[in-house]
Formats: sequence, structure tokens, C-alpha cells
Amino acid sequence: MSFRTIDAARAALLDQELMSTMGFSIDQLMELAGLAVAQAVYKEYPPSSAQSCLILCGPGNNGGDGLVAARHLKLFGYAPKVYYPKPTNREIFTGLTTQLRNFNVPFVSDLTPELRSCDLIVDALFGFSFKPPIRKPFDAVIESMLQAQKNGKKIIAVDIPSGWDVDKGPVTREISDYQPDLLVSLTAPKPCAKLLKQGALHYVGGRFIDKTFAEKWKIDVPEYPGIDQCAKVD
Ligand SMILES: NC(=O)C1=CN([C@@H]2O[C@H](COP(=O)(O)OP(=O)(O)OC[C@H]3O[C@@H](n4cnc5c(N)ncnc54)[C@H](O)[C@@H]3O)[C@@H](O)[C@H]2O)[C@H](O)CC1
Ligand SMILES: [K+]
Repeated sequence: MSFRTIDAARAALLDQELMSTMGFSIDQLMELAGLAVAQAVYKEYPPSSAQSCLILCGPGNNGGDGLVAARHLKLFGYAPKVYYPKPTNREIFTGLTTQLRNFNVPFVSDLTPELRSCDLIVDALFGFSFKPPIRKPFDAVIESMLQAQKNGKKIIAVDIPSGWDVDKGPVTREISDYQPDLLVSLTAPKPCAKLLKQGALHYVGGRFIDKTFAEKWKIDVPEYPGIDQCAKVD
């Protein structure tokens, strides 16, 4: 695993620079991030092999990436459902939820039956701003998600496997055995990505930086194939 990483503190600074001197808006970045996640899902688990996806969305921007991914997954031919227990009132999030309602994507509140019936779980609970330990109600959500994985469901983690310390990995007891089946790192992998188990699938997405910007931050721009929004990390 010879990729370069960016730690939690610098990832937040990089994000701020993208949205200040680089001239991006959060909507743009989130759209490209969520699209990258949906594309990585499609590449590894095409709708011919897996149809129903449960998207678990947290209270921050990681959850927003999940909402965007849900819309693209629907357009790609999946049957996504969204679990979003702590929705925020910020305009970008209310817009994303309105879009999903207009796309007839169901918002579900009873997690247990949904985890039982889905094929894929998208873990968009927490990203690079997560600080352990996990607070309620998300401790129980993550526990149920891990139980579903033991029952054969595949987990796609958005940016960080939720509950992992961004820089140190699965340090707390509750999530010590959590390993996603697929991780989609956004902009660049965080240090915890080095702790993915052998054989786990790993992509980088968030195709919004060029080589000059990447060099300044000492990260890599992956070799995105053609017009793809995500690239596999070997
Ligand atoms: N440049 C990029 O790559 C982009 C990445 N994006 C995504 O944004 C997240 C980071 O988003 P942020 O809003 O800063 O934070 P999080 O989503 O990680 O979570 C904040 C949220 O979670 C709560 N929280 C924190 N710790 C805990 C805890 N222990 N228990 C319970 N709740 C907790 C906190 O209160 C907040 O509400 C990044 O990872 C990418 O996925 C952007 O979408 C686009 C640019
Ligand atoms: K996540």
C-alpha cells in the first residue's frame, strides 16, 4: 500500500482551500464526491448482481455525499433507500432530500428490516470530522450495520469507515472488527486507509483537483481512466 495520505486536520484545511481560493462551492464538491461513490459501487457491484442499496446518512457532509450517491444510484438502475436519522436544515441538505423524494427514493426509519432485505449498504455516516467515541444514536446504527455485514451484506464506506479514527483506524472496541468491503476515499486517502484488510477494495474519487494543487498538499491525483470519476487503488 504505497499511496500518500492526508491526515484529518489537513483534510479539513484542504477542503477550506477548495472552497475559498480555489473557488468551489460545497454543492459542486459534494456532487462530484457522491457521483464517484455511485460509480465505484457500479463498477464493483453492478445492478445485475445487486439491486437494493440502503444508504446510511450521517449529520454532516459525509451524509450529504450519501444523499447525492443515492440519487445517482437510482439513475444507474438500483433501488436505493435512505436512512437519515438526523437531517439538517441547511439548504443544500433540504435540496438533496427534496430531489430524492421527487425521484421516489424512500426514506426509512426502521433499520432492522431494511438491513435484512438490502443487498448493499452505503456507510455515509461520518467522514474526516469524526472524533471517537461514537455517540447515540449512531453507536446502535453502526452495530446493526456490522451485524448485517456478518449476514453477508456488502458495505461501501464513503471516505472513512464510520467509527474509525481518521488517523489511527479502528481504535475503539465497538468497531474494532469493522472492515468495509469497499472504501471510496475522497480527494485522497486518509491515514486509516492503510489499515484496510488485505483484499479490501479501495477507490479514490472526488475528481476536482489538478496536479499543481495535489503537489502543494503532497497528495496524488490518481490515474482516472478516461472520463471516470473514481480510480482503483492497487
Ligand atoms: N474535499 C473533499 O474530499 C470533500 C469531502 N466531503 C465529505 O465531507 C466529509 C466531511 O464532512 P464534515 O461535515 O466536515 O464532517 P462529517 O460528515 O465527518 O461529520 C460531522 C458530523 O458528525 C458529528 N460527529 C462527529 N463525531 C461524532 C461522534 N463521535 N458521535 C456522533 N456524531 C459525531 C458532528 O457533530 C457533525 O454533525 C468528508 O469526509 C467527505 O465525505 C464533501 O462532501 C465534499 C468535499
Ligand atoms: K463514512
